[in-house]
Amino acid sequence: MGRPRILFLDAYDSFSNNVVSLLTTLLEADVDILHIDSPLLDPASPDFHDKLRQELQCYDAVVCGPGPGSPTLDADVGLIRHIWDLEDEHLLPVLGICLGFQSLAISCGASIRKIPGGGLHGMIRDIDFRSREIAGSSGNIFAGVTPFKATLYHSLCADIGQDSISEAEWSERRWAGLPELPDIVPLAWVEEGRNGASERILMGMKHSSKPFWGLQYHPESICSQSLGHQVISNWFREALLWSKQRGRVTKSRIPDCIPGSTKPSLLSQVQASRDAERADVFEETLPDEFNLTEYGTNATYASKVIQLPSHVEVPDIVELLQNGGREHIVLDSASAHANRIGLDVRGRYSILALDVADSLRLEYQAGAAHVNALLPACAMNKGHSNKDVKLGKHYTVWHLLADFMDRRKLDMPNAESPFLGGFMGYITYEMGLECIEVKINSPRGHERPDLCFAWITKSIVVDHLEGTLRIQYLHTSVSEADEWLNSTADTLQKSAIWADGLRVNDSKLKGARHFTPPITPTGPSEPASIVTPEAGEYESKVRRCQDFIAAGDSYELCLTDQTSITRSASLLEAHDVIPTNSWAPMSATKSPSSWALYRTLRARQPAPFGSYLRLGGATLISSSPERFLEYGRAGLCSMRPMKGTVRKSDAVATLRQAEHILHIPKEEAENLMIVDLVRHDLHSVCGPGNVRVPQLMKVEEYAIVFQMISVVEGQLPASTKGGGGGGGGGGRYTGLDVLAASLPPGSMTGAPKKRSCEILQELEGGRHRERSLYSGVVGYTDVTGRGDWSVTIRSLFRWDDETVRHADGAGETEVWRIGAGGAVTALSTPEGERDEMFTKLKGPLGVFGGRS
Ligand SMILES: C=C(O[C@@H]1C=C(C(=O)O)C=C[C@H]1O)C(=O)O
Ligand SMILES: NC(=O)CC[C@H](N)C(=O)O
Repeated sequence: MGRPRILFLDAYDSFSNNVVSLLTTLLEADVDILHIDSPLLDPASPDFHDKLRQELQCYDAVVCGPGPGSPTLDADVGLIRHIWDLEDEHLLPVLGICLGFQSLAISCGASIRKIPGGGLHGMIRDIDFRSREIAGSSGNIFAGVTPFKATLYHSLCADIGQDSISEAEWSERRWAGLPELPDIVPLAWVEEGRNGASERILMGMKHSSKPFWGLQYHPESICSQSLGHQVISNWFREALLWSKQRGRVTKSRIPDCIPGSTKPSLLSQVQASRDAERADVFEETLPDEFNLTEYGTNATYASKVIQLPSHVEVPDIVELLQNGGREHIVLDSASAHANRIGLDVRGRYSILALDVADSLRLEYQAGAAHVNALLPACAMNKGHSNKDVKLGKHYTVWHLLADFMDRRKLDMPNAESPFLGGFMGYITYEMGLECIEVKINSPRGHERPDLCFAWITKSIVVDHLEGTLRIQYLHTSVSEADEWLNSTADTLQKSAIWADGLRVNDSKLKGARHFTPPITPTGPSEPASIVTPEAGEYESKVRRCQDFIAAGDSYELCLTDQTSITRSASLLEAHDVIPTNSWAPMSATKSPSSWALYRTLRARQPAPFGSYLRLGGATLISSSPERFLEYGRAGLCSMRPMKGTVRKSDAVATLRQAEHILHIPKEEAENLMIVDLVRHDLHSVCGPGNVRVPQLMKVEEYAIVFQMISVVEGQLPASTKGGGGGGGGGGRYTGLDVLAASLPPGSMTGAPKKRSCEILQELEGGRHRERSLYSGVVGYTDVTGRGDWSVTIRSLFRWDDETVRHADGAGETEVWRIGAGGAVTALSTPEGERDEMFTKLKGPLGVFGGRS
């Protein structure tokens, strides 16, 4: 017999890829995935039942997955409901998990209600079961299983009349079921003691006569003990036994329409669209456009390493090399310098893009049918050039990026530098929503890009660990490269700060003989008008989140809100972002420049993933502590979700104290839920069995808060199964596959991701209210296949299009925005969540002086 084949009915991203991974690895099965509302099997179509039976013949068993919502609602369970109605001759073994289990229970006559004491999400409990065979009844899938703990993710539960059983009778009768519901054989329970009452929650059942089983807990969670996997193995053994006894034979035809468990790689899809003779978009070049196919190809890498004096900081280098540039990308591991002793390995490198304003840029707005490729004037030796690259259903911006990168790939597996050259830029939260098919406002009402990448060929990498600085050029002319590398090194090494410790902008530059630290937070300038979230309103939104959670629609919601700061625009021109004297006291009419604000923020709140960007009409100032995704040249992907926050105070001043506060069920559950979500995201590309959690719930210290962090890793498979073929990339997976599959960052959404984002959109102000850069990501993807992205939090941003020139000569005003929030769960308190949001707001808001 070949590998068994299982059909997984996916009720939407409720850790479903983790379930699929477990089934695939444990049972050595091939698992196909079908969404519960797939148009491939539409209950409204006249031949639905025939088609369903026909497809099911190709499977050994079906697993009905977990999901948001209620099993009583057709829209929430979709296809699952029809499985229980199969006629006897078409029966096949089925396992329902969580929502799938609840749906089975309903089909057997149980009712569904909320768990009396409130939902249990990310809660780990001992499962109560009988490990011996049940006399007179076969199919106890818990038989022979060693006691184990499992994670729960549910607000609803099956009511089979358990509360009518007296305490005295409970220990025996809980296994008997109730005469009114003869189809239900209870197999497992959890007894939850809360508020002085004991709640009896059904955790496992089997159908008394059909090959249907169900589990309320989540066997696939990282915190469900593997001892419990025996239950799944037992189920499958029973399933195959049932089929054998019935003489049921699985048809060997491979179902043609139902997809397997791993997404094909972006590059294999590009190849497929080429094979289908779709015109190659790169070749659609009009005479007045530049040739995107050729641009930047055949480049060679050259670099020059110099020592970095210990007193020189990243902003000094920026100021030395970029004075007057219009656009900037600085990824600044500011905390590395602050923590010189026991260096912060999370942010070993800082990376500066040079000549950003002259670089090719790709801009894409979510929902648009094209990508705008922009080549600035001086790079073309003629007028600035623009090109719209058409997209289609099968050629999205992600395909274009993967294709573009593939044509410029450098095979340098042992390169020392983390970034040699490639795309750097930002992606908004709304772009992430597009990736998971959550509707966004259309038309958007603005022209801002949701993805803005600059193709960076000249850059600086600072290695804070080695104390070196690497000047790099992806060039097409050796002599030009040598000249540029040397002259850049000269600019740095002959500067006053290199030699004498004198900073470019040091007001004592003339005459002073000693080094003066430059980091003086900007004082209040012209009063800004600050609108912060209204505390009472935020608390009521927390309560509404909890209503959704209680109804089973979400397990955790990362609620956020925005503060706006309207102030007179910096008199310094937009491009003059690195002025001399940028931190010297401002005159009453001048606002500090964005660069001065950045320097203030990095001094107040140094972070491993800080950044300063001016790109595509946006200015971003970030002190992010959170890595979103890093991928290496050999395909190792690492995500670092952060969940669980406590503010530093006299009472919580040390790591030990913070650990004490954060290692409690509420905080651990918040973290666990996102770990399971991130595993799910990684599994979708890395495939079953290729994801692990090397670090779970570690508490780390930051400037203002302590945070609980987990690390989830996945290994990219070599290539799409059966893919490959011609073309440079073949079926190869790249970091872009994972990036596209993981946005928006799970730590900023809650779980399950899609439904949670829909709810949050509603609560945070509807489709027209955008999170924008906040909750998006910033980072790079380089020519050798490496990439690193941080989550845009603890940051402020503004868009040029919000700068208003006042007619009465009152100058210009600009609008800065700061997002802040936190995860709401069933255990949150509105006051606690409000405090957490204001704590996170405090750092970035403090740069405007006054309130902090
Ligand atoms: C929502 C924010 O932070 C996120 C939420 C966290 C939490 O709920 O504990 C922790 C880190 C971030 O992933 C924010 O900084 O605004
Ligand atoms: N994880 C799940 O499938 C949850 C099922 C259902 N939405 C509940 O909350 O009870």
